[in-house]
Amino acid sequence: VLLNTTIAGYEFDNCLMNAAGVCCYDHEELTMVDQSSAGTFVTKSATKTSREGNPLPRYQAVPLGSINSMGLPNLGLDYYLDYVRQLEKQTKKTYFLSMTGLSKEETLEMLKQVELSDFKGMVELNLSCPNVPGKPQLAYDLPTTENLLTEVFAFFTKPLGVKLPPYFDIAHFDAAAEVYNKFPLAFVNCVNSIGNGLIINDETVVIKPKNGFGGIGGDYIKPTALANVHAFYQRLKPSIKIIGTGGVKTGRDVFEHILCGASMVQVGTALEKEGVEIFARLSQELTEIMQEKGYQTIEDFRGKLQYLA
Ligand SMILES: O=C(O)c1[nH]c(=O)[nH]c(=O)c1I
Repeated sequence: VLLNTTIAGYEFDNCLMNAAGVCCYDHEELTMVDQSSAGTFVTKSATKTSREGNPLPRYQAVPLGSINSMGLPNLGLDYYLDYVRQLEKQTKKTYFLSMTGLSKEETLEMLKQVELSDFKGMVELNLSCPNVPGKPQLAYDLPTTENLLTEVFAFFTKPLGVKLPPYFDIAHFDAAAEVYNKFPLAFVNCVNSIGNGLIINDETVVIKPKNGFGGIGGDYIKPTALANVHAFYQRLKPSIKIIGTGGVKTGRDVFEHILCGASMVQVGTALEKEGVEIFARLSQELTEIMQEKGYQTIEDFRGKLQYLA
């Protein structure tokens, strides 16, 4: 049984990796993922310059998942770009660089810098951060998203995918897929946290920013994540691969994301709780499921979700 996968012609020896924002803030965390069983890593979404992010407490784990309103704390694009370029000199691995500008100009400026660099990996353009006060989740505004992607692909030639928020309406799946199908995207990553949830302890919110409103991850969001993975798998041209993110904590969850069409599966909340050894456990559990079912590679069952007649 092999757990390798391919996206935009880039091979990964394992179809598991971290979700942006988790275990990817600095060299130390990125190295832990890089040296784990994960096939690769994605960096914390970067802005042009480093950011403190929102006031603490801004993350809270709970039995069924997590809530966060981090507010895009990161060490700035140069920190992540320099680190990944240095790693690329030592290994053949393809890494993901996540970024999101707080304006179209900032996003284009960062992508121009990446385009001019000798970065060999893939960009995950985050169109779905729910926690920057005053900034809506961009991918809920399809005209603005289409406009941005048009300007991006006017000059950007390296592999690039987008991190999407969850959509909840079939009409939105249709409209969003119509936009994304217009562009040479390497992938879409479904889904980011479900924005602006609220978790309460006794009579009080559990995080400080935004009166306790934050992105929800974990068990709460798996059905939504699987639906978004499958909806885009059904609608997008085959050249646009799907990365599945949301609610993964067992090999069975990984199996389901792939069954829905995912070519790569990211782990967020459960990685935050368990640490990077989760990648070996998930790989083992997925391997056992595949052996039981007689699947040799993930292509034997990717996207093969069965419907009821
Ligand atoms: O608050 C954050 O930093 C954050 N939190 C999320 O749950 N998703 C995101 O894309 C981001 I940029």
